[in-house]
Amino acid sequence: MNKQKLIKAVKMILEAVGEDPKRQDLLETPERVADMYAEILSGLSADPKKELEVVLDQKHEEIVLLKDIPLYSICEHHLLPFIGRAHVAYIPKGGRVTGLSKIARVVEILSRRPQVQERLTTQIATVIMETLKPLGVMVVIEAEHLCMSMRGIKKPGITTVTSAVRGVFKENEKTRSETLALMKGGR
Ligand SMILES: Nc1nc2c(ncn2[C@@H]2O[C@H](COP(=O)(O)OP(=O)(O)OP(=O)(O)O)[C@@H](O)[C@H]2O)c(=O)[nH]1
Ligand SMILES: [Zn+2]
Repeated sequence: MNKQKLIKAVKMILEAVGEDPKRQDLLETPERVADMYAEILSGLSADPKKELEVVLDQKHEEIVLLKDIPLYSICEHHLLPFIGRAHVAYIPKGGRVTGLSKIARVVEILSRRPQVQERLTTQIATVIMETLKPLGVMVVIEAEHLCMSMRGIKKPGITTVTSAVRGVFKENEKTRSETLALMKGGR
């Protein structure tokens, strides 16, 4: 990421809104904001497929579900956060089971990019399908968009739910509803 360009851009925003970037308490703000963008958009320079190269070779051809993965992403329309939880289920095939943390890392990398919730949901499913080649994948994301809470329509508390369903989860209604029940369970 081009830190100097980010610093310049933040100074310009401060000037444009009528602030003085030379004001004592604002002196370090452009650099802080530049570092913040580098951190919250760090997924732009990472490859989520690499995370799934770790395969544990476990003979498990049943549901593996990570639920309530905390999610912070950036809406690409307003560059404001959308915040929520991701639930990711897959059914391994041929012993291709990945480390649990690797699924959360895929969510992390793809969410730390300018996103829309639908695309983020689809991308998580696609990366897992293409790399692990499981029997199926199901991804559900529930999130609140600050662009709808703190500006614009100003309706806090709306949860947007998106899903992406692949393979056996799409073909088999029983597997899909069992997984949905597991995703909702315990809350
Ligand atoms: N489908 C989808 N829409 C999103 C997402 N994040 C933000 N949006 C919407 O993107 C739209 C952008 O609409 P525009 O009319 O171009 O922008 P705007 O005038 O700022 O819209 P308002 O938010 O309605 O004030 C808005 O309706 C947002 O709610 C997302 O993840 N998925
Ligand atoms: Zn937005």
